Amino acid sequence: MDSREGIARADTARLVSRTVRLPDASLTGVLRTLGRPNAVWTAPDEPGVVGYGAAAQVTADGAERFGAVRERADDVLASPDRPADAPAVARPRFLGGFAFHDGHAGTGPWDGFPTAAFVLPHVQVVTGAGETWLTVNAHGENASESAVERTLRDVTERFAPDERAAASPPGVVATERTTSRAEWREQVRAATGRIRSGELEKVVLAQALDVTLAGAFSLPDAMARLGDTYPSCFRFALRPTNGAAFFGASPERLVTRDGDALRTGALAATVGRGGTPDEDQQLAADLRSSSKYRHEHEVVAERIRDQLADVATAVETGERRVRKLETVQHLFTPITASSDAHVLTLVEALHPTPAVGGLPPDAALRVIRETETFDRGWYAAPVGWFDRSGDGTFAVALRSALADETRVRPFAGAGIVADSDPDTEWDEVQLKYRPILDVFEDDGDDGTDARSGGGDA
Ligand SMILES: C=C(O[C@@H]1C=C(C(=O)O)C=C[C@H]1O)C(=O)O
Repeated sequence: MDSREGIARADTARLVSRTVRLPDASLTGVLRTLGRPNAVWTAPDEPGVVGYGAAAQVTADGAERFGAVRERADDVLASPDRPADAPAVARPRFLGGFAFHDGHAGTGPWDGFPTAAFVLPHVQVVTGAGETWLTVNAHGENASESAVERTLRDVTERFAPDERAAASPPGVVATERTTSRAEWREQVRAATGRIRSGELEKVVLAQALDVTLAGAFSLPDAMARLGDTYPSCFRFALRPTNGAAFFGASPERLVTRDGDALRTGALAATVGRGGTPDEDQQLAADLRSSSKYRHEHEVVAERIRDQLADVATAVETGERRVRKLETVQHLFTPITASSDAHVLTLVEALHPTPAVGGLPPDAALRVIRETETFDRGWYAAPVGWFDRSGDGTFAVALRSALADETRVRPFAGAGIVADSDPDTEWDEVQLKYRPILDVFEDDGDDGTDARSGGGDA
């Protein structure tokens, strides 16, 4: 794929955007009606956005990928031909994501996922708060108003929202680990040794599973189930090249910029959920009071404040609290600030936070590269959207997986500090696979040990 295609002609290319209101539909209703999308995004406090095809696509490589995406996207968005009274919620948006590492190869399971890839959808549907809007975008020398209006009419005509509930999960026939329990113990022991020797303070190590489904992967069903169980999470699905989908329900906001208001936060330190309310409270109390968890969390909050120093002002730290999700609870500290920087500049300043990398960052990235035996690809990296004014939201792509036909590869990791215990961290990782595995497993036993954390691969 040529990353500059359609963009090199920016001087003469124009962006034409037209919007109409559609009958109201849920995000799943839109997906069922219009078919397999290239991009889906929704957040607890934002409308859902679904994108089909590409009016423009930008890709970029290496450490400069954040600035390169911004520059190329700015060229596309520079002077849209768009009616002044079109609703703001339906404005053209680029959706996409980045690879975790600068030197991402985009091979093996990550074939079709460049180091950075964003799409300005040809057909963009936005839904939320009882309103559904269709925007059709076209970009290029030949972008024509009449072609855009024709597509607008075509999509409107075939838009009959299908609001059926999700089908029952396809079931799982086999699960294979990238990292056995014995290898994990070895990896965590080596990491804690390096931490104790002073080489670094914290590193987040991860693993992946190779899951074979009994039936075909359905993106609408997966998004519907994640929406039911994780309404407070950032739910996304990205298919940059029409092949595999990278999707998930992440609890972690990397950053939102809305006008000059910036929102981020530290989400780190994890325990499971209790089987009874008392047990659950006890686990939350341990999370709050343990010095190990507090240290693991505070290094993240402190580093995020440092990372913001050059790009934001009025940085304020809210009260630390426990964030409860279906299978885990985390320590969370909200952080707000003011900034007029483009959201991609903020993403560049913040990625990776020590919630997914470690401290110091360079040493942590080195340890990750030397230790992990699978390719992180886009896992734990920024995914989200931005618009012409540089507003946008990015999540950290956690509780996520690659899916293609009947194969799914979920990823999960855990923060390792000096006194981390390999078996406790193993159990934590198994709990973090649950959001994805629960989408596919039958209610009965699937034969994996992911919930209990017991057993070896
Ligand atoms: C690395 C993951 O989660 C991150 C690590 C956490 C931890 O170490 O406690 C908690 C939340 C996330 O910041 C993951 O979900 O894969």
